[in-house]
Amino acid sequence: MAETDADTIVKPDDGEYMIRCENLVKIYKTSDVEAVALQGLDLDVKRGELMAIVGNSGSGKSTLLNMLGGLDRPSAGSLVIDGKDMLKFTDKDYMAYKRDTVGFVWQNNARNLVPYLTAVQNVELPMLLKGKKGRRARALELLKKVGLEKRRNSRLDQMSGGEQQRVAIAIAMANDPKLLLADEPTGSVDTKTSAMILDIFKELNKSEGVTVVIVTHDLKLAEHIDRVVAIRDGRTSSEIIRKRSYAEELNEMGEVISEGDAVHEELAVLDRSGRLQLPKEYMQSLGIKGGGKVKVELDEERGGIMLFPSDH
Ligand SMILES: Nc1ncnc2c1ncn2[C@@H]1O[C@H](COP(=O)(O)OP(=O)(O)OP(=O)(O)O)[C@@H](O)[C@H]1O
Repeated sequence: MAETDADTIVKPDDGEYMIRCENLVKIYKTSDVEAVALQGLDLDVKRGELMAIVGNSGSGKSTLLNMLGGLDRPSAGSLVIDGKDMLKFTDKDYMAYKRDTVGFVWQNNARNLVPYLTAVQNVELPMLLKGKKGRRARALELLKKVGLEKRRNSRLDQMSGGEQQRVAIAIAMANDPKLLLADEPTGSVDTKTSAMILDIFKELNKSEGVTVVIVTHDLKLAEHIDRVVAIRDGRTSSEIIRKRSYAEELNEMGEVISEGDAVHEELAVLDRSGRLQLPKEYMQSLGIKGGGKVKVELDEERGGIMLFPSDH
């Protein structure tokens, strides 16, 4: 299990970050088996950021999202969201957090939607439960932002899957969350709708200032997001950063835009104790195995570090 270093625990009152997650551990215990879903994961997300988390099936993405959404408790480590220490939360704190701070969009949006109500009634519902004023105006404003103003009086069961997903996003935003979490939000829609849904997240991020974390399998979608963090075996393994923002790229009229490697840079992630997780492909090509030893040399001339298999 990952050890906790008292010196590196993040302070709960940090205003710059929406999420500070350090050495986060989640262990699921069943009668005779223990599954370590997160094993010392580090992640910082600034306020107002929009980022994506990618990773293979079983890497721990949903587990992380459940911790961030207050749906499950971490086993150990540190998780501070909106300046609050989640490991110290009581059940009441969790309820208040889910009501006031976070909004959720699921792949299967049936969890959020009432099929026999209209779009506008669906968006009003969470505000009604919270006793918020100005519900109709806010619901219409959000339906406009998701491009469904004209469908406001349609019943949900008369709408397509993509339209229902857009209503689900408006519902998640109804009570003005500071953090919007989306679990495979484009998992069940076609490519065109998927691009439209991503644009909606970007628009809400910009106009409402909400911090957005999207978990996705969809690497095509991730290509259009400036910061993508990869999780492997319950740890942050690498980070893919755009060299230019996607908006800048779209603004460069007349230039042939190449997708993929030319605009992205993949970075390995150093945890706060200086530990480095090497990309799998590098390990394979050097013939190094986890648990083995490597030779590390400082290359002062080039200002870098060289790494060799130990028998080099
Ligand atoms: N409730 C649970 N009880 C026991 N083990 C669990 C539970 N939830 C998740 N796990 C285990 O934790 C690990 C991470 O699972 P998680 O669902 O977070 O992965 P994921 O990256 O979201 O996968 P997918 O993309 O398939 O949803 C897996 O090994 C999984 O079997």
